[in-house]
Amino acid sequence: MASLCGPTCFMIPATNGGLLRHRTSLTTRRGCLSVSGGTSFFHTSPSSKRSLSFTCLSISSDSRIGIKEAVETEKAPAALGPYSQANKVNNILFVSGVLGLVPETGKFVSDNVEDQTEQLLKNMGEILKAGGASYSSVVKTTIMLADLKDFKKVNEIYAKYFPAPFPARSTYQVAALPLDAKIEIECIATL
Ligand SMILES: CC(=[NH2+])C(=O)[O-]
Repeated sequence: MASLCGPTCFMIPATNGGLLRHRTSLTTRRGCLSVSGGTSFFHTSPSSKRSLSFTCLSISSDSRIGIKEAVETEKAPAALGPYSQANKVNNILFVSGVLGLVPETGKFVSDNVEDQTEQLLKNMGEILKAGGASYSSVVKTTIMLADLKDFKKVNEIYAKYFPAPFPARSTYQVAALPLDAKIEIECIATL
């Protein structure tokens, strides 16, 4: 474990201080604080003038990376591998690629790209909600399609979920997707 020094101060809302006490582990790495079981807390820079009541961990760091907090919800499909459904870092939520799996069964809603798109966007909505964000706070998405011929069908469904101004977006046809999915979408939202 690297030594920590410097000016960054990590703050936890007083109301969440009790949550932290129940955590099983609290580890620090150079420029990064990891708390297992992750629930809402955040840090602020020394220049912040917030006047709310906080519990201050007074962790100093020589890095500006900040705290990384994993978001987890049972209302969206569990991660299929070594990744988090989403990670909060500072005021940004990074949502992993989401598939059209039904959370309760872990199976695709159907083989149909329209159904998978609807399901994955609902799943994404749950992850965004769990992370304190929403469709309207998404600033960037990446769509990965098994077949770019599905572009039009996907656009029609996608447009129902994201209000204008739409997120920036990139769309690709890829060689293959996990579990042979028809579509996967990842996103970045502001908090
Ligand atoms: C599905 C997914 N996000 C992954 O990385 O396997």
